[in-house]
Amino acid sequence: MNELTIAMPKGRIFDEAYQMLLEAGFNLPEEVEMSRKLMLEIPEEKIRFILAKPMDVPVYVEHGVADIGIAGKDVLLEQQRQVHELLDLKISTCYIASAGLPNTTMNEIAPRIATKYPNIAMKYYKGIGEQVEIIELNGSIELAPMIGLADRIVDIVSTGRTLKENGLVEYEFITDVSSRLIANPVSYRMKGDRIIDLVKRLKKCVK
Ligand SMILES: Nc1ncnc2c1ncn2[C@@H]1O[C@H](COP(=O)(O)OP(=O)(O)OP(=O)(O)O)[C@@H](O)[C@H]1O
Ligand SMILES: O=P(O)(O)OC[C@H]1O[C@H](OP(=O)(O)OP(=O)(O)O)[C@H](O)[C@@H]1O
Repeated sequence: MNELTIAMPKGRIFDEAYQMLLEAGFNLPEEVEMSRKLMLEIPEEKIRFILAKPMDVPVYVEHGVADIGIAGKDVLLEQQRQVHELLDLKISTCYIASAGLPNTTMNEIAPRIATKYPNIAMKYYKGIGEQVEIIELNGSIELAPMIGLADRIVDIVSTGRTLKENGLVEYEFITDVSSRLIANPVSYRMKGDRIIDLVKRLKKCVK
C-alpha cells in the first residue's frame, strides 16, 4: 500500500475535517493533541498529515509534497492552482460577500475595495462592469470602511456577527464557500486506488 500524505488546514477547518476522516473509518487517534507538531504519522494507516496554514494547503498539493489536501473553496478560487478538486465535503460553510457602511454608494471614480481575496474581488467587479482599486489586507478587513480606507470590503461572512458588531451591512452575495478535497494530478494517477478509496469513504460521510 502506498503512503498517503494529506495536507490538513490548521485552524477552523481542522476539527470538522479530522472528524470526517474518523467517521470514514480511518484508524486515527480520537483526539489530536494540540501540540506544536506540524507532522503527524499514522503508520497503521500509512497516512502522514502535514498541518498547514489554510492558504498554503493548495501549494503543498500542487507541488506534490502532499498527495491530497483539504482546502476552502475561497482559497481555491483565489489561487487557481493546478490541483484536482475531488469532493465537496460541505464543512466549514460560509460565503463571500461585499459589505460596507449602511446607505453608502461607491465612489464613482475607482472605488476602493479592501480584501484578502484580490482575485475573487477583481473578477467579481469586472463581471459587473465596475472598475475598482483593490487594497489587499491580511485580516481585520471590516476596519477598512470604518476608517475610510475603502468603500467596500469583500470578505467571508459566516454568522454575520463581525459585520454587525462593526456597523457594516452586506451589499452583494458573491459565492458560497465550503471545504473541498483536492489532489495532486500525478498522485491521483500514481496512487489512484488509495485516493479513490478515500473519496468513496468520505463521500458516505458528507452531510
Ligand atoms: N467565519 C469564517 N471566517 C473565515 N474563514 C472561514 C469561516 N468559516 C469557514 N471558513 C473557512 O475556513 C478557512 C479559514 O480558516 P482559518 O480562519 O483557520 O484560517 P485563516 O483565515 O487563514 O486564519 P489565520 O491566518 O488566522 O491562520 C477559510 O479558507 C474558509 O474556507
Ligand atoms: O460572519 P462571522 O461569523 O462574524 O465570520 C466572518 C469573519 O470571520 C473571519 O475573520 P477571522 O476570524 O478569520 O479574522 P481575520 O480575518 O480578521 O484574521 C472573516 O474574515 C470575517 O471577519
